[in-house]
Amino acid sequence: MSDDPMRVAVLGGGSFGTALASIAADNGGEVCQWLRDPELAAQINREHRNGRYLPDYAINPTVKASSNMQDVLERAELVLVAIPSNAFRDVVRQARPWLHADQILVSTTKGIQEDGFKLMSRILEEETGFIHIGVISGPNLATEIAQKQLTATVVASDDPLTRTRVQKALGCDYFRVYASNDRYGVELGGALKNIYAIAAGIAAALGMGENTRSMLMTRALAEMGRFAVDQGANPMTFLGLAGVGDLIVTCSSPLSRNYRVGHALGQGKSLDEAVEALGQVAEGVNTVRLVRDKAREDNVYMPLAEGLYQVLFEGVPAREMARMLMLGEQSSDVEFLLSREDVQQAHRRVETRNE
Ligand SMILES: NC(=O)C1=CN([C@@H]2O[C@H](COP(=O)(O)OP(=O)(O)OC[C@H]3O[C@@H](n4cnc5c(N)ncnc54)[C@H](OP(=O)(O)O)[C@@H]3O)[C@@H](O)[C@H]2O)C=CC1
Ligand SMILES: O=C(CO)COP(=O)(O)O
Repeated sequence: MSDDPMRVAVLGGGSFGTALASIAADNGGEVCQWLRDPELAAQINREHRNGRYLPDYAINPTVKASSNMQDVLERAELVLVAIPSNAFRDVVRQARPWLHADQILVSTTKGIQEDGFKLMSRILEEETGFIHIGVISGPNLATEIAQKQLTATVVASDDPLTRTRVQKALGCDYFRVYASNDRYGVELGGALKNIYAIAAGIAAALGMGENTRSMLMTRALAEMGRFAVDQGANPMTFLGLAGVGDLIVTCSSPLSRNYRVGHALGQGKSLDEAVEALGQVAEGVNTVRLVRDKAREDNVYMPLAEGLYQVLFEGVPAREMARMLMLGEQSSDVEFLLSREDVQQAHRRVETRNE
């Protein structure tokens, strides 16, 4: 591999796209960032600052922003797609004329497409048919990355070249990139944790404490594992940065947009008001709906996702939902050791004996 600077394109001018563009440039890459708003692109080039999404942080001055996709993509070796899931396919289609099979295409987006319940790297595959496809996911609050706080992420792909090139392009003294070959599991972890971050934000706004947050995160992990198994994914991946790592940060930090939506709901705002006030993407709002429907369809036990769905979309008060969840059927701690069915059977046996 040559030591020439890697040519990196970033599609998306939001907070994460901007943070990633700056990392790649700090790392010596030749970075072009595409955003649809020419005025914001001009501001990035002029002031080295993204006034809309990361107003308080300096961007590496060598990042070139443009609203011309051809200019950004034509020479790129690595393309990072940081576009919310509801616009992801459209933007990849716009980009398609300037994408070529030698490029490495990586999704950074933690969401699900409603039609077919597809994750974003699948869309990259469907739209291009290329083989160098991967995802990055992990505990990666864009604002903290912009502050150069020490951070780690995961690049996941079954293609070793994709993993190595991304590790080389982004790994630096404040951003460490771990490799995984479980693309689906890493991507699924990133999408699912947003659901529980909304719930954690609600709990915090209702004055619930650290025991509650810890219970919520741990039971969320159990629920995520159950869903992963149903989808044919390996739940072991959730023990890594893209599972438990991202769950911890997103359920704990007011810098998370999903957490903030939850917090606003807990303070009594309507869902529309909470999303409107945020002004940025909170993927979990859509993800909870899709995952809850899928769980029902496949008969997967996901009481937290079901409960949050009812709070968000059916007007059930959050405190009442929390009470119902606490009084729900008896269950097991680690289901890989003791199944829920075993716990319930034992209860039934005791009840029959007492009758
Ligand atoms: N922010 C974070 O901390 C992290 C985010 N992520 C993931 O990254 C993804 C992108 O997030 P992020 O950068 O934070 O998002 P933001 O909400 O900050 O920004 C979204 C960006 O996408 C652009 N966009 C939206 N719709 C379209 C469209 N139809 N055509 C072209 N551009 C469009 C917006 O442009 P415009 O301004 O013109 O509307 C904006 O540049 C999300 O799925 C998120 O889950 C992952 C890890 C961390
Ligand atoms: O995924 C993230 C942190 O890893 C960002 O979370 P939000 O989208 O909730 O801000």
